Amino acid sequence: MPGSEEPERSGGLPALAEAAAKAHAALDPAHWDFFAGGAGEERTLRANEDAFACRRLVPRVLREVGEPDLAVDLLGEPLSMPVLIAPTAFHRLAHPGGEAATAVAAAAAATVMVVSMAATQPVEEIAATGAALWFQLYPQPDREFSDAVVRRAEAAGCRALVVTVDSPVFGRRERDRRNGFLDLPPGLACENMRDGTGRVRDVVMDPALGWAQVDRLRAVTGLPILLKGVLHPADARLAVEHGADALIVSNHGGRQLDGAVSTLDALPAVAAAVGGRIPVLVDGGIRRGSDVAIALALGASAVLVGRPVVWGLAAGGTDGVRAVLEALRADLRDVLTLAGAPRPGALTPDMVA
Ligand SMILES: Cc1cc2nc3c(=O)[nH]c(=O)nc-3n(C[C@H](O)[C@H](O)[C@H](O)COP(=O)(O)O)c2cc1C
Ligand SMILES: O=C(O)C(=O)c1ccccc1
Repeated sequence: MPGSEEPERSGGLPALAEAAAKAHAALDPAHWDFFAGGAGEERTLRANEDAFACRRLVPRVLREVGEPDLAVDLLGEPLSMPVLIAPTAFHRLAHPGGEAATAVAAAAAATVMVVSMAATQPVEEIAATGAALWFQLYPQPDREFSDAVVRRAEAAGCRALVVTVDSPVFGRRERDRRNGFLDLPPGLACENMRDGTGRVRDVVMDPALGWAQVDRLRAVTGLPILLKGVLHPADARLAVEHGADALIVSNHGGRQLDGAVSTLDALPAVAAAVGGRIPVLVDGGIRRGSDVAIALALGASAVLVGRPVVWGLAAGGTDGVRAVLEALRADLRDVLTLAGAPRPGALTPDMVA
């Protein structure tokens, strides 16, 4: 029974709920399930959104906010707002425009798109849109091939490397198992996994991955390195010690370890462990401006959104992604105004109950 009746929990802001409903109607039910689903019984997937719904902002008053300025600088990147596009696989499965269509929307919104290693277009084509791109890497057990992918992304103009560290194996996606969804349909491929012979390699998860590989990557690339998928404060400390340039508190949108802590619940301890030495980002379940504001108040420098962007893409290509990003921006602007925060940096932990 692929594809649930309702686009479950993809709501939040009306524009996001609308995109999700359109995506649900447009997508093959098995593909909807691939994008929407999580691991196991999806406890962590649900926990991400629930954690935001359980927090309340404590606004400040009479702060002469005027029009808040949403812009932030992150790793040398000027962003028009503290909301980035999380790396998600297989954009051509959502829309024929694929990753390039998403990138055009990112450029229009003046934010960063993190390109998934499992993208269905060559990174050079995505970069040709002019968008500010970061590249997401699953370090491959074939280190030479893995390094070649990094160099290719760097040569294409990607400005940071996002190393995903929460995936020693692929999560158990029960919807995909039920639906028999295993691979991309003919005609679609992970275009950045082609080797010298033109053969497309599989994206392999590496259970032997360790800190030594993070150290190695430092020598492979001069790009800033972000570690994506940190939840434990001890790992946050190690990440700083190993020279990470930023962290992304993430549980992969509930697609890896079901039962893992929600990202919002993990954020304060990670932020405390990092102690301001490097930026901390967070993703998972962010669906409206107040979610963004709560994450920033509890220590994040910026957030990333995954599924809402995929719904926008499936619903309307570039315009659909733009609508999602602009709805988040407008909502965040209202929330900052009402909370008495002239800038993202003015949100502090005492403003969350
Ligand atoms: C369909 C889908 C594909 C994803 N593919 C990747 C990926 O290739 N690499 C990666 O690091 N994370 C991947 N993620 C995780 C996202 O980067 C992000 O952590 C997560 O989606 C954030 O949660 P949200 O969807 O609730 O916003 C994927 C998530 C989804 C939903
Ligand atoms: O990372 C993911 O969540 C994901 O769905 C994926 C799919 C194919 C290849 C790599 C990752």
